Order: sequence, then C-alpha cells, then structure tokens
Amino acid sequence: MKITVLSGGVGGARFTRGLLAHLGPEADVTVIANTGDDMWLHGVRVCPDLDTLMYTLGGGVHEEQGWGRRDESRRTSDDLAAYGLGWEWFTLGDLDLATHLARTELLRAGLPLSEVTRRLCERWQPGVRLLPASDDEVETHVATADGFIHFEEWWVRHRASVPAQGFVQVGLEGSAAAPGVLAALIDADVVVLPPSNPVVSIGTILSLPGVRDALRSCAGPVVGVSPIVGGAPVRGMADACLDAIGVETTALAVAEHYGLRADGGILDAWLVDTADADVVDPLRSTGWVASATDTLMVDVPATARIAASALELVRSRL
Ligand SMILES: O=c1nc2n(C[C@H](O)[C@H](O)[C@H](O)CO)c3cc(O)ccc3cc-2c(=O)[nH]1
Repeated sequence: MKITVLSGGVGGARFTRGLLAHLGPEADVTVIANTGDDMWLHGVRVCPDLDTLMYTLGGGVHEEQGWGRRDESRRTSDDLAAYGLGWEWFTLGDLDLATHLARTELLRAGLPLSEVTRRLCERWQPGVRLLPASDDEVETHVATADGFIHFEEWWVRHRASVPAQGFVQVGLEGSAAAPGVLAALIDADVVVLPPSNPVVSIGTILSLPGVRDALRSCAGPVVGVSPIVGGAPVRGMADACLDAIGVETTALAVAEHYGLRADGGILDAWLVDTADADVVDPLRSTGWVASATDTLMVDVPATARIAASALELVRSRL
C-alpha cells in the first residue's frame, strides 16, 4: 500500500514515526515535507522540517525537544554570538551544523534540494522517501504591525506572541513542487495529513502550484488527524496561526478549513480526539467519514495506534 504523508513540524515527524511502527518493514511511505520554514543563516541553508523528519525517523533527534540532534552541543553557536552575528535566540547545534554544511556544499555543487535530501538520507535511512515540497526557495514570512519577519523569527524569537496579520510565501510565484511530489499525491493508495500545523506546515505545502489539484485527483482516500484537541493545539502555536487567517481553533473548524473533497476540499475523513467526539456526528451528517480516538502521541506505540486508527477510518475506501 503506497502511503503519502504531508508533514511539517515535530507533530508530523512523530506521527510518521508511529505510522512506520504500525506498518512494519513492508512500509511504502513517501513524506512531502514543508520547506517554508527554510532559511539562510550564517551562510548555510537550514531546513527545519526536513531535518526534524530525517532526525526523528533516522534515530538522531533530541527526543524532548522534538527537533535538533540528541547529545548536541552549542559551542559554535555561542562563539558566533560573540561576533554579534546571527540569531542568538536560534540555536544551531554543532552536530546540526554538520547537516547544514553538508546540505550547503551539495546545493553549491548545483544539486537541487530534493537530490541533496536524498543524499543526506543515505546516512540517516529514515525508512521513507523524503521529498521537500519544493526545490525552490519559498519561505514563509509573517506580516506583523511592524512589517514582515521570517516565520522562524516569529515562531522562535517571539513564540508567536506578536500578532500575525497573515502569512506570505515569498517566492511562491514561479515556484514548482519538487520532482515526485505531485505523482506521490496522485498515485497514492492513501494520503495522510498528520496533526501538523494546518496553516504554516500543511497550508504552505498545499499552496504550491498543482499540489491541491493533485491531492484532489488522488484515487485513494485522504484522511487527516486533528492537530487541535479540546480547542487548543497539543503542541506549538497553531492557534496563533489559525487566528491570523480567521479560522476558529477547534477540530471542526480545521476540518472545514481543509474542506471535504466532495465539496471541493481536500479531505475525505477526519480523526479527532475523544475530547472532541461531539463533532463526529455533525461531520458524518455532512458527508465526512469521521471518528474519535485518543490522539495524544505520548510514545511510539500510542502513535502507532493513532496511525492505525486513521488508516482504519478509510479502509473501506482503499
Ligand atoms: O524553539 C526553537 N526551535 C528551534 N528549531 C525548531 C523549529 O523552529 C521548528 O521545529 C519548526 O520550524 C516548526 O515547524 C530548530 C530547528 C532546526 O532544524 C534547527 C535549529 C532550530 C533551533 C530552534 C531554536 O533555537 N528554538
């Protein structure tokens, strides 16, 4: 069974790890990673969501943080701060820096990000085909009252506390989905949207040319897992992102934001947490396949059960 996952952030990486645990060794999974958080810093290309997936699935992630490397140090980052360069609030760990140096070297040699990612994954063996959403630089910037700032500055420096008036994908014009991305959506037996940030992780992938249409044309079902539980994001600040685009922070509102495929949206099914079980009947009565289960990804076995529930939800359509 060919499964395609759209992913960004820590939640998407952790969900994908559980999905692989559920599927076992015969897993055939392609992950399309958000590249809107990417940026140039100290002259190296940093790709947070690609690296979070690569480290989490490759066994090198700092487990408590959910991003960056375990057994990390920050001697270089601290010394760079002594020069007054870079973002002292954004830590590039010493081991993490090796990834950025390797990626930058390969990019400078003329390889596209998708090929660079394939090369880096030869080391990490994530157990999935890991694709950047785009080989083009399409960075998410946040419109604030004081002007535009890179998403990472808003997210990390300000912890999304500065009101966002909206999000802009700089470079979207003329960009393209990376090789293999559209086919991975069209040809999938099932597409899964993990509980990633619907705006700046999933939304930024969907807005790339052709992605939404490819997803809607998939013959297999498209199932999503709500990132909102009981009116709040489980992790991160998706509520600040949803506020910025005028979407309520509820499991129902996010489902409606993605839209039912039969109504022109992108989803067929929606898995919510038991805390939001009251939205299951309303969804079903409007054509959704929906159910509720414990969706807290407390560990890999729990996450494997959530992934199994998501696939079970659409089994009749496989
Ligand atoms: O909260 C933080 N998140 C950091 N992150 C996480 C990152 O902001 C988020 O994981 C994603 O961008 C959110 O989707 C990093 C991710 C990287 O790949 C590399 C470096 C960092 C550094 C930080 C950091 O200093 N603080």
